[in-house]
Amino acid sequence: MCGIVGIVGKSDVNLQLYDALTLLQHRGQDAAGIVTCDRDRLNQQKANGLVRDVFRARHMQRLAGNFGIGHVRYPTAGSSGPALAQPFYVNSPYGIAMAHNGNLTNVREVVEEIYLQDLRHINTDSDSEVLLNVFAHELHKQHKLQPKAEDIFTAMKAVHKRVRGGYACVALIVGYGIVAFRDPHGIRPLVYGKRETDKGTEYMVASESVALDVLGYTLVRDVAPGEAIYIELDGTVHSEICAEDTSLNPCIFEHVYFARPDSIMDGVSVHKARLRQGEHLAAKILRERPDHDIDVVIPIPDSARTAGQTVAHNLGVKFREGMVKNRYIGRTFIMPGQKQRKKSVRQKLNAIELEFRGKNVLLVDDSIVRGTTCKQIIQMAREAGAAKVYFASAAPAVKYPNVYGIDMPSAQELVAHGRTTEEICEEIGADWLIYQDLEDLVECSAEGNEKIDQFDCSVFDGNYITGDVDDEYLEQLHASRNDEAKNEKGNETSL
Ligand SMILES: O=P(O)(O)OC[C@H]1O[C@H](OP(=O)(O)OP(=O)(O)O)[C@H](O)[C@@H]1O
Ligand SMILES: NC(=O)CC[C@H](N)C(=O)O
Ligand SMILES: [Mg+2]
Repeated sequence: MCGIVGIVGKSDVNLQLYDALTLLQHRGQDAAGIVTCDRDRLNQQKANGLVRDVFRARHMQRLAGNFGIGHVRYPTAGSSGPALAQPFYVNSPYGIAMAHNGNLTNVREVVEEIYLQDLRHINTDSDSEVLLNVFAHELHKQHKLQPKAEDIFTAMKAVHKRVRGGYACVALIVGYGIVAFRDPHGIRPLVYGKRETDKGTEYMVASESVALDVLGYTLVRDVAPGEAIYIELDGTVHSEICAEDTSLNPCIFEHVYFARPDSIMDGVSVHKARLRQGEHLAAKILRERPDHDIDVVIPIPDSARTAGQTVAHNLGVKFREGMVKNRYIGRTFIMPGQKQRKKSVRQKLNAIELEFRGKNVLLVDDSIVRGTTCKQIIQMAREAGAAKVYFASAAPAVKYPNVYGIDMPSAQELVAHGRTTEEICEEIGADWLIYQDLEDLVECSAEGNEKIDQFDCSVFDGNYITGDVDDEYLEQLHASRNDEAKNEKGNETSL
């Protein structure tokens, strides 16, 4: 679930890109990168690490230019080494850099095709490098010294025919501008906005609207499924739907966990969706246990804070922030290895005994994926003296791998895979476990929003909207990306 940003500005955009990436940091903690264009020269800085560690003052000075793109990476393909940090770059045609959020599902075939038909070399095992090369090849085929919007859109149409999966991207074309595009199913999010300055209008494209908000841009709209938006350096904006059979199927896990609550995606306020998740969860709790003995609701920070509040309110019990989060530890779930994840849950969260001792506590989390967090938290709650520890998940049981840009490649690593709710409850050591129903979760995000055709709920129901994901694909994914396989890959690079 990487974060991407692109800006066509009226003066240097380096600082804006940096700020935007810090606002998107929650989408990827492994690597960060910025590419800017100053006349006909690209400037680049990318490396492993958080935004604040990757960019030093000397890099920022070097990143001159009125337009540029940036990326924060959470690896879902290939290793987590520095060679796979984004944006990626190809020199022909024109010089193109690209930042990608998502995952291609037919990357194997495309890599072969790129080599055999397009005579292009892919140097890493990143699907994003593949996507960039397909785009570059199709643009090259237009054979224009100066590409026009129609040439870019023709190339885009060919790209959508060749690749499958989830992808939201920004591409910078040296000397011309920025192209933003979204996959035909609209799985991954992408918005664009503008702001007025003394020198004229500036444009920003970003994974989440929070980046627009904070930097003073007004949200214009979401990029539509299959749409490409080309923003020229003079601020002219062109757009066209470049794919056939488009439909809007945004990933519902964005609303559960990934996105910041202050973002609006495809017209859905993430904050509102999470408040509703808490309401529906409370209703289910009251249906299943009308005479519950819950004394206090404690959310697991950060992501469950919003839903936790409405659970408590609708149950009519106290809401207490009884788990304190170390603000210097990042997100656990998006860390690459299980050892690292386990260690950081304990470093990240600590219980306030006062809120637990002798009480029946209901811990609320947004989701249970591998079970790393809840197992340790339940243990901590018991050590803090809780009488009973109940656990509620604002999302249904995560049972299936994700193939569109979330690193859940292996069903076997999911605590709910092949287990009943009772068995999961036993496995995580809770006294009672309750999950949100999928229809309720969908309702929380869909309410009042008619433009969404359907949500991508594949991690909950195993339905893969692109239609190309079968058992063989999932087996290959498991073999190449389970925790052990990733450990072996480590940080290797292809350079
Ligand atoms: O079952 P698991 O595999 O542990 O995954 C689920 C947990 O991971 C996430 O938290 P994370 O620490 O990543 O981020 P947060 O601070 O935004 O909640 C999520 O909010 C759950 O707490
Ligand atoms: N999470 C993502 O969006 C990852 C993008 C790309 N598949 C990578 O691994 O770099
Ligand atoms: Mg969490």
